[in-house]
Amino acid sequence: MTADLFDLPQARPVSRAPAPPVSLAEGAVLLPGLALSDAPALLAAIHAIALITPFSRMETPGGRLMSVAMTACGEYGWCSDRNGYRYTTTSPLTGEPWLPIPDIFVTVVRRATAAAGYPEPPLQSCLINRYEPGARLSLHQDRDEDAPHMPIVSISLGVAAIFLWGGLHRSDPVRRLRLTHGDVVVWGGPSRFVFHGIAPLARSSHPNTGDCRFNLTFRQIRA
Ligand SMILES: O=C(O)CCC(=O)C(=O)O
Ligand SMILES: [Fe+2]
Repeated sequence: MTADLFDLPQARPVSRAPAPPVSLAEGAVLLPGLALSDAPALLAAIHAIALITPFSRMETPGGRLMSVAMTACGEYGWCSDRNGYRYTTTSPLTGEPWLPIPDIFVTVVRRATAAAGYPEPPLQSCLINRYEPGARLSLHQDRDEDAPHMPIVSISLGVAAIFLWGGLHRSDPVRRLRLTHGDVVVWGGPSRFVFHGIAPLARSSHPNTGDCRFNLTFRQIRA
């Protein structure tokens, strides 16, 4: 059973010693705990968005139901159905434009982009992923965007997950990195099209999210 965010105790900041950045490859860095102090506000904003633009499990072009539930905010939201993957300016569920990206998201994305050494934050689209136990994202490249010069910023919240970090070819060796509450990964430049994914989420519990993991990914869609 997945607890609703409503049922959980008010999220409180969790203290953890800041850890130094971990370089993953040229242009890619893990920033441990960079979003930790803002995690309660990020989760509250996710909850507020989901009340208006609910999470849904979308169909792949091949007709399978994705295990990850998604919603979005920003100018563009990512969608998948029988016709393929694409970005839309309205939610297919509500027919309404996606909600604007909340200020607290913008603050954290700016901090992350600067810490990773990129001049500009990607802020046209925020995909919001919700993983329940067993949910996964198989190895893929993010290539539905028309702004290859802009990095991707990814924020992890709640239950820890194993991030699969490969190379530019699907057959390249894959590293397994543990992403915990408040961790941020930025990848761009020569790493923009690195294959990555999330291993099936282990059954576990986090004080602020129950048995779920949330992930925010920020992207520029049009050059
Ligand atoms: O959940 C994550 O950490 C990765 C998400 C991702 O790769 C994607 O949404 O394209
Ligand atoms: Fe991705």
